[in-house]
Amino acid sequence: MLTKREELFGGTPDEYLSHKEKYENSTRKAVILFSLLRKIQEENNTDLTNYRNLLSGVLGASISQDGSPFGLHYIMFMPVFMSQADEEQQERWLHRALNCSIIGSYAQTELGHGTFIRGLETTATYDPSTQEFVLHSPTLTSYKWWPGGLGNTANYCIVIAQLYSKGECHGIHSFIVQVRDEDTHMPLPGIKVGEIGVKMGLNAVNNGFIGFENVRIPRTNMLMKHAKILEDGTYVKSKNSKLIYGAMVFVRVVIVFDSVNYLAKAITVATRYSAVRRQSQLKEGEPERQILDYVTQQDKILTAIAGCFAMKMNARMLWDTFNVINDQLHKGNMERLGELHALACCLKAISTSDSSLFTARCRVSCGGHGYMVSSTLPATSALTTASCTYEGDNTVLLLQTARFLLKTWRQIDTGPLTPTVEYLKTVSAPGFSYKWENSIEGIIRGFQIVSMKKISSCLNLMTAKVMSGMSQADAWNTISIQLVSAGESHCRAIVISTFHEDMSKAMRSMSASLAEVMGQLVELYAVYWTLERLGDLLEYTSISGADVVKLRSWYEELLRKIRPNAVGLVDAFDIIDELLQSTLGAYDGRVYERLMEEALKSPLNAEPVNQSFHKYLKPFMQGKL
Ligand SMILES: CCCCCCCCC/C=C/C(=O)SCCNC(=O)CCNC(=O)[C@H](O)C(C)(C)COP(=O)(O)OP(=O)(O)OC[C@H]1O[C@@H](n2cnc3c(N)ncnc32)[C@H](O)[C@@H]1OP(=O)(O)O
Ligand SMILES: Cc1cc2nc3c(=O)[nH]c(=O)nc-3n(C[C@H](O)[C@H](O)[C@H](O)COP(=O)(O)OP(=O)(O)OC[C@H]3O[C@@H](n4cnc5c(N)ncnc54)[C@H](O)[C@@H]3O)c2cc1C
Repeated sequence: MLTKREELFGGTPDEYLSHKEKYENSTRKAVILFSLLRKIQEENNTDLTNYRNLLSGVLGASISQDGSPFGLHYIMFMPVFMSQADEEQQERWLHRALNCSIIGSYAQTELGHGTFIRGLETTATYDPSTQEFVLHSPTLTSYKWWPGGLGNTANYCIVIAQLYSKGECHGIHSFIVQVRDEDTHMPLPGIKVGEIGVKMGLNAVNNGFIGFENVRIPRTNMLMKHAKILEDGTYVKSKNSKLIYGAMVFVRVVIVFDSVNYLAKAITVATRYSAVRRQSQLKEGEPERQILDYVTQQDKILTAIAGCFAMKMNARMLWDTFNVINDQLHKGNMERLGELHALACCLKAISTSDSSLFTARCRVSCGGHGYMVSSTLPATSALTTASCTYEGDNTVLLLQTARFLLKTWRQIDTGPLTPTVEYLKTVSAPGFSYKWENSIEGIIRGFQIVSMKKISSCLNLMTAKVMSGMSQADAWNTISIQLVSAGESHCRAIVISTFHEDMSKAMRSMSASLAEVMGQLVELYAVYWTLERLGDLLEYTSISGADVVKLRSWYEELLRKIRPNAVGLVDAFDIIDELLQSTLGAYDGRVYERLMEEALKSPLNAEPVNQSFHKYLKPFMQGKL
């Protein structure tokens, strides 16, 4: 009798399964895992607050590096329901979703539109004579494309469609739609649903497509917590049309935590492997060195460790900010919605692009063995690059942050600013003077000044172009590279200052030796990004060449100091081998034995001579083909 653990983690490695077998195997494993999660839910009353903890359980324990066919049910279907459905609808469906007696997906993106959601083509036309909506996909490009779990798993999904009533279009709204019969799982009449095919990664997520041929759903299937359609077809506006976007903000907050989890996996593997792997002699006649002793290796890996701790603290700040503002939204106070959206956008963009960058570095830092699927690094790399796209393409999200920053800068003298942007007032106040200094505080100030000056310069450029006769939209597009850069600088200033402030608070309750190491990580993160963004700092601050020379030696000194604690730092992530799923990163360090064990699982090693020899090779080599 297999234990739960063996059931979950045993069997043929996914990499040797077909696309179809991989899906079936991941569904089998998901059912085991989510039955356990269902028990956790039954023990706690799951609302949005502890929902995120439950969700991080889902994400953190995503047992397959290829994701899970149930992921979207937890990541979007339920959160959207909790934020967009009214009491009666929650009464009707939420409990069934929470105990997984229905499995849902979230269908917003279409073949023809992902970013520009006001351009979505799926329609939901209200028919007052039957009090129903008619859902329709008018074109091929209007087919929903990408929704996770939709291919073969979900029997319900939330569909985002253009709402029409009394001949008028009211823009995009959310609808819950039953996709498959709850008993037979057959697609319901008028519904064409399927799976979109093999992707670069996340091939267990079961991303699907769906098209509607005049499918009728009851009026009460429109999620009506914010906007409503009355029985006679009267449209009742939401207090704020952007509340429908609320779920995307929540998921972006979750994704920041997620990007930390993925990066923690990659650096655990790369760090442990770099401690085991010996290669080359540093000095003639000496034994070969651990590759972690090479400063270039430390440059690749220790900065990733610092980045992981930095983003973890920023994920927590974002979650706390989300909770505060979400409470205000529930009380009808929309004042900080724009700030939350801008913060979630830039942190999602920077956390995922950093995670993707550092994961790719971890992959190459492990040489050939890092290219083995059994190392888990290729799959983690494929995962992190996907996160730069899903839940909003990073470029587009940084432009959203820039839009908010320019709006804030226009109003800089009209009153107090909200917390995440009040530094703009400080560093632009008359009489504010600043001389570069090689210290954490000096670096944070420097990044804040760079951000402020970029925002100010973008606004001046926009104004000048519009004054010269260019349209607002063309001016925006012309300087959009600088707008993205302003959004990134603003975010980096926030990440470094949050890391420094929150870690300083945490260090007060640490032992002196632990506090020392944590302080070194903060410094390493700050100095690394200072060296990475030297161009900006030379353009906008008084940093000098001499300062840069000192920064470089400060950086090398920090690498030397952190090196002895590198393995301890990643062990602190405490990722069990079954979740790490890596021949290079296993806790016991038996890298070579594990590489060989995994190789022997290849079906090509089941027999000494593969049948292709007799069918193809032999006749070929004998000149008979
Ligand atoms: C196990 C595996 C693990 C995997 C774990 C994760 C699995 C992931 C599953 C993936 C799911 C998905 O991808 S679901 C699909 C995700 N799709 C997206 O994120 C689409 C991205 N696109 C958008 O969000 C929008 O199109 C956007 C780019 C913001 C432009 O929208 P608009 O044109 O309506 O907005 P704009 O005209 O630019 O701005 C109008 C105003 O709206 C405001 N606004 C815009 N979006 C807002 C928002 N979300 N919240 C608040 N306010 C918002 C702006 O600040 C402006 O305010 P003012 O300045 O005051 O006017
Ligand atoms: C693994 C994965 C899972 C997903 N899961 C889901 C899901 O469950 N449900 C769902 O609804 N969707 C899902 N998506 C879809 C995802 O939300 C979209 O891919 C994403 O929003 C980007 O849209 P797009 O693919 O149309 O890219 P596009 O918007 O076409 O972007 C392509 C390029 O155009 C640029 N661009 C687009 N608009 C602008 C602009 N205004 N200014 C400047 N540049 C611009 C982008 O920067 C990018 O470089 C998933 C995607 C992936 C990869």
